[in-house]
Amino acid sequence: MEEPLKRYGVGYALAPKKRASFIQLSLVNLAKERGIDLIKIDADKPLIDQGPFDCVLHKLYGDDWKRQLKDYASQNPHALIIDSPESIERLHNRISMLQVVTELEIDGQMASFGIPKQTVIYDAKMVSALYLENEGLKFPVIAKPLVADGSAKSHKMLLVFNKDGLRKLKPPIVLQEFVNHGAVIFKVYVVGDYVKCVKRKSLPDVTEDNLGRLESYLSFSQVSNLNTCEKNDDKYYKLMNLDDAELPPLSFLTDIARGLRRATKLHLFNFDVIRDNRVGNRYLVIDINYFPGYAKMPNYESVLTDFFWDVLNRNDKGIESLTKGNCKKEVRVLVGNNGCGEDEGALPVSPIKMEDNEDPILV
Ligand SMILES: O=P(O)(O)O[C@@H]1[C@@H](OP(=O)(O)O)[C@H](OP(=O)(O)O)[C@H](O)[C@H](OP(=O)(O)O)[C@H]1OP(=O)(O)O
Ligand SMILES: Nc1ncnc2c1ncn2[C@@H]1O[C@H](COP(=O)(O)OP(=O)(O)O)[C@@H](O)[C@H]1O
Ligand SMILES: [Mg+2]
Ligand SMILES: [Mg+2]
Repeated sequence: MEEPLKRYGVGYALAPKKRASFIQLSLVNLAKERGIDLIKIDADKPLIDQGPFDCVLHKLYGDDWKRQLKDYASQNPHALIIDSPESIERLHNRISMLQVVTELEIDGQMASFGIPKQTVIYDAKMVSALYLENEGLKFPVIAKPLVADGSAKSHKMLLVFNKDGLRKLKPPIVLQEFVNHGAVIFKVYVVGDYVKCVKRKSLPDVTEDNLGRLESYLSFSQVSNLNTCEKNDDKYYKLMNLDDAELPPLSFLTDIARGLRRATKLHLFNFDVIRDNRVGNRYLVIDINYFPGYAKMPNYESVLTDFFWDVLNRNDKGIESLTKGNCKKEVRVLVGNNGCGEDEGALPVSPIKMEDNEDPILV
């Protein structure tokens, strides 16, 4: 008699919008064929009363959810939690998010990488052109909310051209140098060991010439996120002049992705990269997002199904590279001298709460 195929249950706890984009029938069916059942977790009911799951996938926020995950993990020590809330939290602060990039040590690269110059301002009194100068920043700068918690306001940004534009800023904010990059951004999707880079439209370059003529600031939000239909259309690339932009070398991006995976202990994320126009072959990481819009990635169904299969089967064989219920065995982190060692993966992240109706960065 044929051995019955072992089945696995993967619970997913996602906001309705995320559920609609990620949990497509094509993914559910493909996973099912491989013995993996994707099961909705009802966020209105206690997690502990649901399942049991071999794996919990999640992108929800808040202390209550964190507590529920912790309780679930301690009562289900064999369940994989992808990913640990502490690791995800590092990405909720735009300083700790990019700090990890500066700590990566990657040997023998054909290109260099880093992050744009940036500073964080907590106090409105500190916002001045002089302060920027002292921090080594020149106009134009981008003001980003310090908090990157997935809310609409955490994506609301200002491109500030001169000191008049600074008056508009409301801390806590990150001020980051705007780097000309030919209006193309590279989005590098990471799913475990899998790495895929796609091109997207970004902000246009700012020249010295037009700097004097521009308004004092420009507000924008999620420039690279046009609607999906437009993106899937071949014409999109032509329309946006993306055709000509050369992708960064994949092996280079893969090394960065692997370094970030180890340092953050995350399995599901993407990072935004721009090519610095001022320097040949220099790339800057400007953003890292937890559990991004994978459905926009070509063949996302098979990439994600392979990933589930891999982690579930690795788990079965007892190789614990993921955060599991009670037992933690982590991969050694390759970092510089700035902390983030084997056990204390998370950098200090001070959660800053904003009221819902507040504008994040405009006075
Ligand atoms: O909604 P989507 O599919 O555009 O995905 C968003 C991502 O777009 P991308 O895959 O990078 O094109 C988006 O990335 P960007 O902000 O465009 O860099 C974020 O990851 C966003 O999540 P959050 O609001 O930061 O929690 C993602 O939003 P959620 O789907 O997680 O809410
Ligand atoms: N330092 C920078 N220089 C040039 N453009 C930038 C820089 N930082 C961000 N951008 C542009 O602003 C967009 C949004 O910034 P990002 O940090 O990715 O925020 P979000 O989390 O909302 O995606 C980027 O996709 C890119 O087009
Ligand atoms: Mg981004
Ligand atoms: Mg982001």
